[in-house]
Amino acid sequence: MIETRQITKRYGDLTAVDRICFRVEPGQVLGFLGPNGAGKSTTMKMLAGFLAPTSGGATVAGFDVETQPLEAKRALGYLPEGAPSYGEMNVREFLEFIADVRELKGDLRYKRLDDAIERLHLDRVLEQPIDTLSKGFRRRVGLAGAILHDPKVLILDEPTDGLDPNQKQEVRTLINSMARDKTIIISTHLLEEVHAVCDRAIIIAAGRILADATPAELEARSRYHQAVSLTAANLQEAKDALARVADIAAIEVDPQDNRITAFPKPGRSIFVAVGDALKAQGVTVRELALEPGRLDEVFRTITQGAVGKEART
Ligand SMILES: Nc1ncnc2c1ncn2[C@@H]1O[C@H](COP(=O)(O)OP(=O)(O)OP(=O)(O)O)[C@@H](O)[C@H]1O
Repeated sequence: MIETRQITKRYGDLTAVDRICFRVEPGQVLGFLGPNGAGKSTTMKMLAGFLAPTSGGATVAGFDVETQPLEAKRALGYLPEGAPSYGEMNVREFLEFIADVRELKGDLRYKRLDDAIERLHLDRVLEQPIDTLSKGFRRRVGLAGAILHDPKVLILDEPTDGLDPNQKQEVRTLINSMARDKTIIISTHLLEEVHAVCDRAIIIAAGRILADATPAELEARSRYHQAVSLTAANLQEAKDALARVADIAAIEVDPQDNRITAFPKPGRSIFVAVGDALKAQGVTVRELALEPGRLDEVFRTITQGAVGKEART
């Protein structure tokens, strides 16, 4: 479990993290979302014990990160931003070094090393200096280091940054496979990642929590939630048919691809009525979809006011 209590970090007169409180239980993957400079990395560094909070605090697996740092760090795997340190080491040396730091010995040591190397597909690059690896491989080496001791808690700062689409998918599958018995926090700029791996998302901006909800709850805040989108052979015929549906509040047409989106009146459901109206008017429809809501639009709406505003005290 991870719990923060009013955790705060100030740099001079800039409040990078402002009294953040949350709790993540085992089995949960929490996505940390926010624009650049929101305070995501700073929060993660404080949880990982790399940075002391200015005020407030946190526990990791029940251990206070300031007063029980060794116990907290033992329970924790941390992937920092960017590349792993010790770039002059080759991958094998780096992982052996982490295994030493984690005091892994005997059969367990070999089992954990083999497991991390296999999960992150590092066998081809074991003898290569980390500095000479591609960004994607460096990220995977960092991840292998973070999971090596099979920690109960994982804090992963942009785990898929720099990976190609196939590698992103592999890392998301890895996170999902570890999620059952671990407490995991990931930060990301990628909203599709929230869908793919997170069962809860916290949106922060200017150091403050602006939303804490499941991806579905966030989508439900979108103005696209329960809207119906469609493309039709004849745009005007489709618009005429939709004009007959009483519960439609507004219709928008995307000039790029002529996709029509029909927005329901508050609390109304229009999917069946739209289908019936199009059929009754003999409109040839290519695609018809009920929109769950758009996370990117929700993210923009929630963070808009906060972006650019620095939290100065
Ligand atoms: N060592 C430091 N000294 C002064 N200010 C800092 C320091 N580290 C971070 N900051 C500032 O704190 C704020 C939060 O930074 P942080 O790196 O936590 O944001 P972030 O949400 O992780 O951003 P990104 O998505 O760009 O990684 C930013 O305004 C940043 O400039």
